[in-house]
Formats: sequence, structure tokens, C-alpha cells
Amino acid sequence: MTRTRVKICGMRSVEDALAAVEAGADALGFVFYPPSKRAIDAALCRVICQALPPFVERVGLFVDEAPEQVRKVLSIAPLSLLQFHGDENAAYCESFSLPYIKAVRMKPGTDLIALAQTYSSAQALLVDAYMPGMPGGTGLTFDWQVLPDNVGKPVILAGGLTPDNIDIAVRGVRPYAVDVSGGVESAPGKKDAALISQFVQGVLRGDAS
Ligand SMILES: O=C(O)c1ccccc1NCC(=O)[C@H](O)[C@H](O)COP(=O)(O)O
Repeated sequence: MTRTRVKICGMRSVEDALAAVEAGADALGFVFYPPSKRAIDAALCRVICQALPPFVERVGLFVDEAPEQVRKVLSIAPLSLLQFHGDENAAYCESFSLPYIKAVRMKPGTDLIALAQTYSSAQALLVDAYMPGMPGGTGLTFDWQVLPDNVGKPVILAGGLTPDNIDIAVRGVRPYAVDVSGGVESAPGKKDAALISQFVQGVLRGDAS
């Protein structure tokens, strides 16, 4: 059985990023959405990325951003993967010459299998909770039972995951990867090394069960 990959989102310091890598994270997320309490600028993102060891995915998150702004960030920060949380279409997502993930906020009627076809060029679909006016980082779970068995693409489970529910989530959904932000924070935008470590241990427990 393959192990569930772990992405820790909303990095804003070298200290938090290295703590996540030390705990076993495969990927780190950087939020380029100015209204977010986790927003980062490209210069700080670059500093953090340069402090990382090899083989850690550096994911840049955008919400309906102007293409020239995404390109400006990419010219400064060495991101390896993009994640789009808005109403971006596939042509837009493909246009930056980097692999990408499309985030989908789950609400009644969301057809993930159809979306996997619409975004056939995506590396994976990230499934998150839906809350009007919040494109991500809601801290809310959704009903995991609505997820189809075979989406046709790797699924990254997100939304309200914590050290307390992550083993159940991994066991129940068997996603390709999990993504967490608020569940491993001690304050808005500040990660907690102990919570990150507990979260990764919970993923391993879920994998083993
Ligand atoms: O985290 C944010 O503030 C955010 C804002 C706008 C778009 C996306 C955002 N986060 C994206 C993520 O990948 C989060 O990890 C994901 O939404 C789960 O967040 P949480 O429920 O807090 O674990």
C-alpha cells in the first residue's frame, strides 16, 4: 500500500517550514491570496524555499489571480506546483508551464468525476469544504461519504483536518494525500510544531489501519 502524502499549507516562516519537513511533510503550501490571514509575499516565500532540503514540493496557492501577478510571483519564488482555489478554467491553470492542482469546494451536486475530466491536465483534485465567501482555509470538514470511490484522478483531502480526526479521515477516504492548515496552528497563520508532528503521526496510524 502506498503511504498517504502530507501537505501542510499556509507557511509563513522558515521555522514553521523546517518543522513541517522534519515531521515528515511532503509538500508545503504558500498562500498568495491577499485577504487571507496566511497570505505571504513572494520575497519571503523565496527565502523559505531556499532554506528547504531537496524533494519537498513547494506549492503556490492562488484565487482567480491575474495571470501577470502569478507570473510575477513565479519570477521571484521557486515554486514547483500551483494550486488554484477559484473559478479558474483548465486553459488558465495550464498556462504557467508548471504542474497544477485544482481545488474543488464540495457542495450539493458537485460532480467530481466530471471535474476530473474538465481538469484532465491537473495532477490532482483537492477536495475542500464549501463556505460562501471563503475560497479555502475554512477549518470546516465536509461529508467525506459523498466522495466517489474512483474519481479518475488522485484526490487530496482537505478541510477541517486535525490531529484528532486525521487517522479516521485517512482510513475512511484513503486519499492520495491530505492537506491541513488551521488544524496545526497555534494562532492564525502560525504553525505549531507539536501539532504538525501529531498530525503526521495520525496519517501514519490511518495508513496502518
Ligand atoms: O488557508 C487559507 O487562508 C486559504 C485562503 C484562500 C484559498 C486557500 C486557502 N488555503 C488552502 C488550503 O490548501 C488549506 O489547507 C485548505 O483549504 C484546508 O484548510 P483548513 O480547513 O484550515 O485545514
